[in-house]
Amino acid sequence: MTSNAPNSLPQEIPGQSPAAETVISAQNLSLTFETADGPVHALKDVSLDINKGDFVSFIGPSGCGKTTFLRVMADLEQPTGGQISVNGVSPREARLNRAYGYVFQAAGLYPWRTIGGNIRLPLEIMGYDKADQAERVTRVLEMVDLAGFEKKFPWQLSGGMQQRASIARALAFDADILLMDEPFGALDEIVRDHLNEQLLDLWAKTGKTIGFVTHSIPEAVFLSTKIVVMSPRPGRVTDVIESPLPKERPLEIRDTPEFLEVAHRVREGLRAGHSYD
Ligand SMILES: Nc1ncnc2c1ncn2[C@@H]1O[C@H](COP(=O)(O)OP(=O)(O)OP(=O)(O)O)[C@@H](O)[C@H]1O
Repeated sequence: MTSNAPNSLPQEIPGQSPAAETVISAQNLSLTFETADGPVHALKDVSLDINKGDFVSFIGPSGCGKTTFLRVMADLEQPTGGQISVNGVSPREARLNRAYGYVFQAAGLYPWRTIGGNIRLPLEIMGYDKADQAERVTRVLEMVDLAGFEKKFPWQLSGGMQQRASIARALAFDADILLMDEPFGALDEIVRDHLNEQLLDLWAKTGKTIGFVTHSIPEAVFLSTKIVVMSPRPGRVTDVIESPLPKERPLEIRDTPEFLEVAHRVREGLRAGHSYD
């Protein structure tokens, strides 16, 4: 993280928030997969702006294009229509600029490598020198509360710890954008609560922009500044909810009327887009 000197910060006009910097901008984005059974419209006319420092959750039923959208942002899939920019350039250029870290559904750690070895792997590929690699591994393990686990193997860690190690791996090259595809879906609720709190803490400390896929309404509402509700066939955005909740969020916030109101709106959005077939 680089920090600006206080006098170089943008001047705030009283009563107005400073102009938000758009990090990801999609306009009429579409992606149709040609399959043996005919075309699958995974995304259709999706328009969305994500600002610097936003925590954006994507929620919607299976097949509504959440993963596809994240993969397009990360240059892992190519759109068939519309435009998308990341940091003002194409997803490909942004990837080459190391703009994002990606956390997959399963932790995806190599079992024959230690936790440190797993985190080091992308750094080795990117050509960081050995001393820099070691410093980064130590730093990101501390960030996810896994200091001291560098020499363990993935199978020696719980599922939650493995998922934290995979987040550490995505953090290791200081990408400003973190794209997370349902990282906590396979974990039990208590572990998930704990990881949600830790993720919010990490987000507050680093100021990263986060795109997060989930199936859980409470998780989406607890974590996000913006909730994107999606619906399938074709995959599209049906609602974008700007959260009125404060940035500081203890778990107990989930019992407040404000929280329940946002959760209600998400639920209504999901219901409206659901076909029950
Ligand atoms: N490589 C592919 N080839 C063909 N169809 C695909 C491909 N990838 C995704 N799809 C289809 O595109 C649609 C959107 O899939 P996607 O994985 O983005 O949905 P999702 O909302 O992330 O679902 P889930 O919640 O189950 O992960 C689905 O109908 C899926 O079958």
